[in-house]
Amino acid sequence: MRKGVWITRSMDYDQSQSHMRSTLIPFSPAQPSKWKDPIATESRSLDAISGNKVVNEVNVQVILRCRPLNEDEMHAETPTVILCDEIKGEVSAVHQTTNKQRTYSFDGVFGPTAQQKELFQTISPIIEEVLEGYSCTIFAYGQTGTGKTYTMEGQKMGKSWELPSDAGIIPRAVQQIFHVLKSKDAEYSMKVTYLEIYNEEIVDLLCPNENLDFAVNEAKRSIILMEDSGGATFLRGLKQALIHSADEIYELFEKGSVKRRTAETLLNKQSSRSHSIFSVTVHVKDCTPEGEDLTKCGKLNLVDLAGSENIIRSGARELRAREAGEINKSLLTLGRVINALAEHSGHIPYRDSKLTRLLKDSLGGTAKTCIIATISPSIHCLDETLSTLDYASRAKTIKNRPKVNHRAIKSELIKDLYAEIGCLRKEVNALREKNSAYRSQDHYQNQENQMKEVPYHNKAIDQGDHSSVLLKDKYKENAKNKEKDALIRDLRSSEKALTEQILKLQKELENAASDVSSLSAKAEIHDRLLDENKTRFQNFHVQLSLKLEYLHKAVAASAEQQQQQMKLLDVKMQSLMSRRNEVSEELALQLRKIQDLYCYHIKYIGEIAGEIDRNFQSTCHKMTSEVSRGFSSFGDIFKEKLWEGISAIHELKDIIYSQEDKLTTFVQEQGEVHLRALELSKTSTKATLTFFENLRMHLSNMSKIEEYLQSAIAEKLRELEMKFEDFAVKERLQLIERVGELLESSDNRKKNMVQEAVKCLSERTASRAGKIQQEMSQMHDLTSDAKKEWTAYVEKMETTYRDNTSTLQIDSNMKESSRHCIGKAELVAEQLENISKSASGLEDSAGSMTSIIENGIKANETISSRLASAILSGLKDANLAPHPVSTPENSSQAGWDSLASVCSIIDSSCQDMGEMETFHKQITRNAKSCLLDEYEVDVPS
Ligand SMILES: Nc1ncnc2c1ncn2[C@@H]1O[C@H](COP(=O)(O)OP(=O)(O)OP(=O)(O)O)[C@@H](O)[C@H]1O
Repeated sequence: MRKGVWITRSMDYDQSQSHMRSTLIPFSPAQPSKWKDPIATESRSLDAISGNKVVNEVNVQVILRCRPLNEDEMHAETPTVILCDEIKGEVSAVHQTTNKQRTYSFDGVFGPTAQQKELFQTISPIIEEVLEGYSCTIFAYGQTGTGKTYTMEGQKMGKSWELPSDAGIIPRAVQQIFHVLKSKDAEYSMKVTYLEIYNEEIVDLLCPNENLDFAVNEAKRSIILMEDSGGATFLRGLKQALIHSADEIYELFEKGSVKRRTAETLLNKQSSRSHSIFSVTVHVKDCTPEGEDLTKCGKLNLVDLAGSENIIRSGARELRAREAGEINKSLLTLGRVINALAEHSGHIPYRDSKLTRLLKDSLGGTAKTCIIATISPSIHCLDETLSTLDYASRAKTIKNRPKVNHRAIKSELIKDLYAEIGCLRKEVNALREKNSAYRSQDHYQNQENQMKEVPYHNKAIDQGDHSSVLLKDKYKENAKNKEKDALIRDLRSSEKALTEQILKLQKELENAASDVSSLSAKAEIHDRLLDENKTRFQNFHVQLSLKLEYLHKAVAASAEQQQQQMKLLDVKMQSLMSRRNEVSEELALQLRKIQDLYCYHIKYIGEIAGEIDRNFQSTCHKMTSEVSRGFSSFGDIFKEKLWEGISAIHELKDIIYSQEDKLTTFVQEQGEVHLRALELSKTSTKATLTFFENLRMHLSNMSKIEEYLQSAIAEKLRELEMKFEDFAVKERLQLIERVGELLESSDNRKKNMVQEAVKCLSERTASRAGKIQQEMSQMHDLTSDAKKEWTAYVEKMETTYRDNTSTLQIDSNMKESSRHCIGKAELVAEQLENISKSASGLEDSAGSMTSIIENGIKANETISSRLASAILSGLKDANLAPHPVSTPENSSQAGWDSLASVCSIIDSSCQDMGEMETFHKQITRNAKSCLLDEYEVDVPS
């Protein structure tokens, strides 16, 4: 640190102290350096002595600012698409056509109404960090006209250097720095630099603009960017102004800005295409807790970047090819550096542009960085706004490792400075004695002293005792002469050695000069070749850019087309799905109708089945009652007649017995009585015949009734069968296929059961009827036998009687015949009893027939209940068991699922397309820079 650079609050500001230095200016103070620059030396020694305090990683701070609509936009009633939520720190961009909203969050959000002061309050902690010894950088990034310069510089200051209300970050930061230094009563030194990067040329904005032909000479005076082996960046030729007050900075900044604008006019530049970096370096004196002096070295870089819109596109049209290639190289490289840092990629392309080389430490380095992204709320800027928001979001993820720079112990610093002063003195002496022999400083001083002593001795000779003095003088003279001789000898020998040394050095110098000249000739050739190569490469690069742009356009157009087609497909899918839903609903309605109809028919079938059942039961009851009535009436008549016959037979027996008794008495009365007896027997015979006739008639009636019953039952059963068959056929036709099958099987089962029951019933009825017939025919046979026998007996009795009457000796015969007749009558009575038993057997048959019919009814009831349960299950099937796939709801769900899958396919395609586009952009960028990577040769460091 140079003496006199330090100023204190009590020191008066001396304008003469504000001088410029134009040596090597280190731009990344944290980097170790081999250059013999005092600042660089300071950096190196401080790192070694005190050690830099490394703190944890911190993210780059990103603040978003949205400007208000300008007058033209307001006049044109331009729609706005940006919503700022300052409290949440969120910004939303609304896409007008799709109405989709994309939201981004940042460390700070400032809407159109936000004031410069409010923004600065968020930034001010960073400014304080500068005074703590950190390197801090504030970037303004955004599309042209979104307020970068407004945010960084703000309203111009007046002559009094008072801060206006619209003052930007730069003047406010300067004011704050001085305010803090003043409040701490600190000892400090401050330097500022102000440069511009345009077309990858660095221009010093603090360099006095004395040359009128500025445009012509500017290129010659451009600053050279260098790097040492440790990666530290230096700027050769950049002026560094020592500053003592805020006003000085305002003045310098104003001059620099004027120069920038003048250069814009002279060189036809556009401010939106150049980057400006205003740097303030402050060394603040401090002391350690142990009481040792320290120096903190903080640096604040305030960067106003070029407009972020795609300058290559406009540049290629408007500017010369070289400019088109170079114009935005720094900005593009900055984007690539941010991307590489955000993606933690191995290689960070800092070296690809001057801007990124200068700000290397601010992105992923040891500085504290804040990016202010500026956007416009206008719908017309939406694309650029989204690109800025994406860029800013990516930048948020960059991590820096800030560390305090240049904390130094004063004694060490002074030691360094003394060493440096010693070197400089030697250099000065060497320069002074460029054309003579080199004398060391001590030797020079001795000689000077001796030269001073000579006049003093001359005086003493004049004034002293002549003789003694003479002797003394002679002695002294001799001694001196001896000394002088020795000295001269020494001098001569050293002169000789020096001359030899000088000759040697001259020779070496000559050799070095010839080496230098040959080297510079080579360097010139090399530079020329480099320039040629650079021009060729730039031409090629421009052509490549144009072709890539054309390719990019084609890809973008194709992607656009694809997206439109996707959208169309999406719309079509939606309409298809809505139509499908309608159809599904219709189908569901129809299915419900069919279900209702089916239920109705099933119910109807149930009702018919119930009716049949009831009909069958009533028929069976009727039949049973009819059969039992028929049987009982038949039994009654039969019994009646039988009893009549039996009583008649008994009567006959009694009569015969009485005849027999009376016969003896009648024997005497042969004439009159036998006629009466004959007459009586004729009557009884007639009655018996009539009885038998009646009995036969009743039997035939019974047989008819039985036949009728049988045919009626058969008829009813046939009817039932036919009805059932008809019903089953109808039912089969009406039921849907699946239920039809079920019912058909049920139907078959039922039919088989009914047929079996009917068959069994018929068989039993037939067998019973056969038995009845058999009994009847037996009875018939018996009665006819009895009739025959009776007739024969009567005839025989008649003849016997005639014989008896004709002869008087017929008594014994008659008695015998009477006994025989009684025996026969008993036999007949016996047979009639048998018949009666058969009749009761017939009743039993009727009972068993009734039980068969009841069994039939029961079987029918079982069948009916099964039919009812089948109907119920059919109804259940119809209502409760929908087909898992065929229901409209399921189909609809399946349809939605398939729609969702199609939509997801569309989305993924869109995403793929987006990715493809990004990938293509990446390729474009890579292609544009790859050759630069390969071939660009830096200015030698
Ligand atoms: N937040 C704001 N409030 C009021 N006016 C603003 C704001 N931001 C920008 N403006 C106005 O918008 C105009 C353009 O701003 P400015 O020149 O700062 O934009 P820029 O991004 O620096 O453009 P370029 O990239 O061309 O340098 C100026 O007139 C400025 O006053």
